[in-house]
Amino acid sequence: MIFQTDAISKSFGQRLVLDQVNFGCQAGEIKAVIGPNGAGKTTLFKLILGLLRPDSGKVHWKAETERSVGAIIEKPSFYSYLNASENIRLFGKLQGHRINSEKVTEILVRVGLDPDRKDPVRNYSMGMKQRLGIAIALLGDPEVLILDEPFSGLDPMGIRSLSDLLTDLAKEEDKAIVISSHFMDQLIKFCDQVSVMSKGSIIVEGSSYDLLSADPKTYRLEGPDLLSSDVLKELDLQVDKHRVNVRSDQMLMQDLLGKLLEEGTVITACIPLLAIEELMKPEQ
Ligand SMILES: Nc1ncnc2c1ncn2[C@@H]1O[C@H](COP(=O)(O)OP(=O)(O)OP(=O)(O)O)[C@@H](O)[C@H]1O
Repeated sequence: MIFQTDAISKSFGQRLVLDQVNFGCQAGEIKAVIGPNGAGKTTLFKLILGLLRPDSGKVHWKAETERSVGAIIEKPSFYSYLNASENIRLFGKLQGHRINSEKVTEILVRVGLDPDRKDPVRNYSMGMKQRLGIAIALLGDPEVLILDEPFSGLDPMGIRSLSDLLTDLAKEEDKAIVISSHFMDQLIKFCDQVSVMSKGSIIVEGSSYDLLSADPKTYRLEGPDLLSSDVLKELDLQVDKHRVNVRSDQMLMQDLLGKLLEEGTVITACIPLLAIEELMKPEQ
């Protein structure tokens, strides 16, 4: 492991926000931390980065890598009135790196941004801002990248291309990458390991494959007009016009789909929801 937390806990006032969390990452690995709002993901990242001190427990770093970390916490920050190259140069200077023009171009191309674009970054799309944030986080060529919700605000194409970039950084440059998200489906396809957080604890951990093969208990049915279905009405479910969640112990899914077909209700999707997503209720 490049770093490993050993039973770290953190409270804010009376509120226990992290409860004895053990979490680490190794070189070349992409690790995801998923959980609802308030689960403690950002607090965990801040403790790993040394931005907060744990009340108990410790963060251990592999000696020679100590704090060789690039991070985006909460959202990427840069000077929105400067262009991307100017931001790279300025942050390079602030971090004490000598960054010449070739290096600026190399870094921007590495994260998929056009080095010739000269307008201020306030004009950039959300995905481009995330990429610029990653470019800045990569300036010191860190061994570890910690990215808090890098996919927030991105469309499916943006998510796909950013996950390809992160996969390249892990597999080609051997970086240890930790990312957080609220959504399982964004991460599970390309992360090596997933830790699910709830109320300050890691409640499930495993490879993406293990988590995907967990038995689905709930299915989400989608269709153009589910409210007019008598079959669904009889089941006493919370039906919305376009979607309804059905637990498989309420009715065998193939029987239900057969009945819906018989009464002429159009179903456009039947999506198994992972048991883990049921565990991820928002924090109170
Ligand atoms: N500085 C602080 N002072 C008081 N409470 C805090 C502080 N920072 C975080 N918290 C509380 O700790 C809990 C966990 O917050 P945290 O930001 O770590 O969650 P999260 O999983 O990252 O949530 P989100 O997905 O919304 O970003 C929340 O209840 C939050 O209000």
